[in-house]
Amino acid sequence: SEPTLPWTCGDEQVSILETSDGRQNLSINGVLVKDRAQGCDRLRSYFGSGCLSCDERSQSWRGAWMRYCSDDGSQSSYVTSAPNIPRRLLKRLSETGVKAEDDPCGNTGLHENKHDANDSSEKEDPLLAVPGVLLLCCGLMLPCFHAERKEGRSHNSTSIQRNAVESLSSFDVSTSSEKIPPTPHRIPPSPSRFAPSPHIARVGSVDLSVQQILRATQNFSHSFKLGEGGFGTVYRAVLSDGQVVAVKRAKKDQFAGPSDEFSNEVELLAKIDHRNLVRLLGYTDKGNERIIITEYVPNGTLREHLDGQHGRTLDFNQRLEIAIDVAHALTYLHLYAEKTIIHRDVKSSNILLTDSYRAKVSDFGFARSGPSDTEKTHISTKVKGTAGYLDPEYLRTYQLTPKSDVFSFGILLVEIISARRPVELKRATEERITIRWTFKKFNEGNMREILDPLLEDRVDEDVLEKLLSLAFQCAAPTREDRPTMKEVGEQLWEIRKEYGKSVRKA
Ligand SMILES: Nc1ncnc2c1ncn2[C@@H]1O[C@H](COP(=O)(O)OP(=O)(O)OP(=O)(O)O)[C@@H](O)[C@H]1O
Repeated sequence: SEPTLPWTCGDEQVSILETSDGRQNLSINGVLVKDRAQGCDRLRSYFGSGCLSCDERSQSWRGAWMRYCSDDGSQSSYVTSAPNIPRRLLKRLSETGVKAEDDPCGNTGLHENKHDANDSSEKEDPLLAVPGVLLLCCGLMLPCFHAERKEGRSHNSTSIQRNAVESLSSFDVSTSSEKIPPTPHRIPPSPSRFAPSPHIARVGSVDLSVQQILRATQNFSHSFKLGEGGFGTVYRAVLSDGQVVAVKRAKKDQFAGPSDEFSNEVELLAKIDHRNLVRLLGYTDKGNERIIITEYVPNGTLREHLDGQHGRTLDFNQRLEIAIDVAHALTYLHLYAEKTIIHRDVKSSNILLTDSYRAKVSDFGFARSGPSDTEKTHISTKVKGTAGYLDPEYLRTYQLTPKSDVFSFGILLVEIISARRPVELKRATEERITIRWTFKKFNEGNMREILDPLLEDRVDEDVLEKLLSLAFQCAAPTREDRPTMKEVGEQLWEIRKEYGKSVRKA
């Protein structure tokens, strides 16, 4: 075999080898990956982590991806070194299982959002998941990426954002239509905890509540619209007693059955009560409507603030407090909720801010409960989340633990400090993966260059070093090396104290 396309992802040297009969093999650190499904999965994790992307630099991996992941033994005649896949080949792949629109670098397969209509299921065993999703793992990765809907920071970053997100945004390989019955890991709804807010009469009684909601949003009027996510559209509504709430109305294609994202979100939201988590006030799930009513958080998302969309830039202390709030919210989910809850989609657009710039974590569409068996450290489940924030170990092994949230938090922390998105494809090659760029700057002793240029505060070098070290620890490649969220919160608290002292001294 002639080695082709050698590439380095972290500590791993990756190559696609072509055998004399034209078949593709994946080699990692010189060792052949025997199981194609696993190999395909590994490739997917490289794309998911941003190591492989669809720019000209790793363009040829696009072809390698398509060939390797669609190779059933009969697809042996493709030329490995072709930098682009010719249309003819795409067509052939299409005929043999991997669709042309599944091309990881193409645009045609882009979904508006990550939540596939049929995506309501989760496998408990990665091995079970493998055969059925072999092609889905690889070919359907991109369709689950969704185009960003919000405007980015000022001039050029709008397109930066759009591009970054188009190629590496919400990543959800669980696109099959399979359903699984409720598992022991799932938290059953607890009716007593579903007691609606007194302000929303008879939650669950579709006629009344939908009518109320219709009135409160003036028939889901566009002028009440706050935003749109994968699940549906979010409206601001004023109830008859004056209470302001957020109404999340499911898209029609979210009607996928009992274990879909809707019930997932409701079951989890109903059980939690923490000031840094968006509170569920009520829901309705009948007829043609699925609606969640949550507390309204008035001051936009953290991402919007980092983009400068709300005027004044967040100062350093506010950023530290936001990070602490998120750490507290996640600590609560991991340790103090009735059962361990793993959020799985920690990212800046899921952090809502109050008028006093305190943070509330929202969007529990992907959240799920941790292992019920105390002996078990992880649950095995399909990969969900948003690329750029996704734990590489989870991507590789399907093993989900609270440490996956810790990883995402590390990425978020760098985002808070730098205001850069986790992936910024419009930047120079060495700056595209923000965590990698940050790490390099840190090691070169150029920490200040990492700081958001819009930040006006003088930040003490020691404080910045500690904060970045913490972010890197959180984003360590393996979960053993990451701190717990509780430890992260404690460290952040110390860092904030030190920052306060440094400001007073100056
Ligand atoms: N409780 C809330 N209070 C105020 N605004 C909210 C609230 N929930 C959501 N929003 C607004 O609605 C937008 C859409 O929220 P949603 O959670 O549905 O999607 P998202 O997190 O932006 O995207 P995705 O679902 O793809 O992760 C948010 O960006 C935010 O601006």
